[in-house]
Amino acid sequence: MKAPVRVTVTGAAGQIGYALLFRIASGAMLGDDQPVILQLLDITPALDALEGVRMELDDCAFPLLAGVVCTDDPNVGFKDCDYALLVGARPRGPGMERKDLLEANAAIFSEQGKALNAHASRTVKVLVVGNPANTNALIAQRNAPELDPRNFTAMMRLDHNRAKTQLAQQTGKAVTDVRRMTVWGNHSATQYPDLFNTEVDGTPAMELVDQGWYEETFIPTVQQRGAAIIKARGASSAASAANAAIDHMRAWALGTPTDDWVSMGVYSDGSYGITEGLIYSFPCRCRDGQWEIVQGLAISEFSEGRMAATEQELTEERDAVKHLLP
Ligand SMILES: NC(=O)c1ccc[n+]([C@@H]2O[C@H](COP(=O)([O-])OP(=O)(O)OC[C@H]3O[C@@H](n4cnc5c(N)ncnc54)[C@H](O)[C@@H]3O)[C@@H](O)[C@H]2O)c1
Ligand SMILES: O=C(O)C[C@H](O)C(=O)O
Repeated sequence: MKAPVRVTVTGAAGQIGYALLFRIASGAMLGDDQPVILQLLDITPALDALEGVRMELDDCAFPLLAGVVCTDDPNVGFKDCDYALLVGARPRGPGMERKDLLEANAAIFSEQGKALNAHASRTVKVLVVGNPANTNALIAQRNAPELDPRNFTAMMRLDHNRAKTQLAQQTGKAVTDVRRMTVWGNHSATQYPDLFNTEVDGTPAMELVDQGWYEETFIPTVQQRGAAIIKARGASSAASAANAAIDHMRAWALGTPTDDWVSMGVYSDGSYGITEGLIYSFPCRCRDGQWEIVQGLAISEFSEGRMAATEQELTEERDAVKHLLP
């Protein structure tokens, strides 16, 4: 049996937390042979609810669950953690854009960046889910100067999975037939789901769909899916977000298939001309616990404009929080 790893989840008493913790404890994230210690962080008024979640975790008798810590202190929550899922943050309501949450949520990520810097494992893998995820990941990363910037990622996997299903349904194929999907940029309405390098059952996706459907239906549906769920459910996506967090961490820790890639918000090294240092979503392959940006993809003029627009939005978000970026 492997030694247990420490997995910190913030906002653990919230909606996503409730859909996430049981799957992590069951082995869905890190594999059936990897015991985990859950370190659950929430704010003080949520500690009673969090205790209820701990009781339910106990009641599952998960063979892989080697311990549960509940706390409202980030210095305890991030102690020696190997994986950190930063979920705790306010969700948006109807009529809001995710960047409208910056003011309410940004301070959380500067405090947690500092706590990660001080207490986490030096190889910690951080996934930011709380919105606006990319810029919150940037804030956490910049407040953790002793950690490698590559340790900080933002969740684009929900957008990636949404795009795969929309394309599979349109082409009458299975989601498993869809390969090489890319969603570029920001987890926001400017994100750019790019089908020019995608294949369905080995055929280029753009040979199977027409440009009108691509531009007028596919792209806006994927970009606006979060808002559509808020409108329908009266609350933001939770189970699908938790599922995407599991998928993101599993791919990062255990690898991606050799003939495929995933979309991850990662520290830009200037690939594809994107400003260095932004947390921007790129197509990534993972191996041995490391991600690499897939290089050399053809970028059409159409794609270039869309990629630049979402980059511009991330630059503006970065500038709006510059007081939190040491
Ligand atoms: N990136 C994505 O694809 C994606 C998808 C869905 C939701 N989200 C975002 O995830 C976040 C959480 O969503 P939810 O539905 O679980 O919300 P929720 O309100 O149900 O839960 C949030 C939890 O975070 C806790 N919290 C608040 N401040 C905290 C802090 N400083 N430290 C620790 N915990 C704190 C709250 O007490 C609450 O328990 C929101 O910002 C939402 O917009 C992102
Ligand atoms: O849309 C939201 O605010 C929640 C989440 O980011 C989503 O994409 O479902």
